[in-house]
Amino acid sequence: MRRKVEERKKVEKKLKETNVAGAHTDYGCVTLLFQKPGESGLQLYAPTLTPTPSSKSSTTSTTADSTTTTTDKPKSKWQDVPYIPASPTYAKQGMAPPLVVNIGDQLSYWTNGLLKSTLHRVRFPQELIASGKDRYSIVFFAHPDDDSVLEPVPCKLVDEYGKGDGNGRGAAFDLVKFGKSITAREHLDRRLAQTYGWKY
Ligand SMILES: O=C(O)CCC(=O)C(=O)O
Ligand SMILES: [Fe+2]
Repeated sequence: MRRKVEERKKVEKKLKETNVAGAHTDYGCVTLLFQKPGESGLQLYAPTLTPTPSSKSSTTSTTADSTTTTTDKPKSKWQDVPYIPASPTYAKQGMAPPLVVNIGDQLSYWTNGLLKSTLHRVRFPQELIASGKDRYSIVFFAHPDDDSVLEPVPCKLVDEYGKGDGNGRGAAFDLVKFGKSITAREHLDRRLAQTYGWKY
């Protein structure tokens, strides 16, 4: 009996330590994330800010936590997004801490991939597991109206980026391919179909 209880506890602990939200990008334009003090947990899959030693060869290694590729490019790995408190001046006035702003797929599409939607996930923070507390966050997903037409954002940088190599999935590419721009609703349906394997 005792062994059973211990095993159950082990399973529960493992469950809690796994992702609360698996790796994904958000579908909309921007996401605003409101966090509570000490309740971090958001992680980004992004190039590290520290320089990577240069190497001619390219090797890939996968662990439970990250897939890293050693090339001349900066390495991407899962990184914690720290909770940043309000500055003392603002905190004194009872103001909220800074928001985390994530770029979503629609903004990425709209800018021909110049702005990147961030691959992220949520882990249950160790400190909260230890203290038996819950984690709360408020997430605001900003989407354009369904009938907004996702024409490439009229901007020189976006225009030039759309002509570059390997960016063939943005608004400029589709405009050339289909002869018209898609709406925000069509873009959302496309992303939902990719996620859930829907067929039209
Ligand atoms: O709770 C968080 O920190 C983020 C949640 C999230 O990524 C989402 O709901 O899309
Ligand atoms: Fe998200």
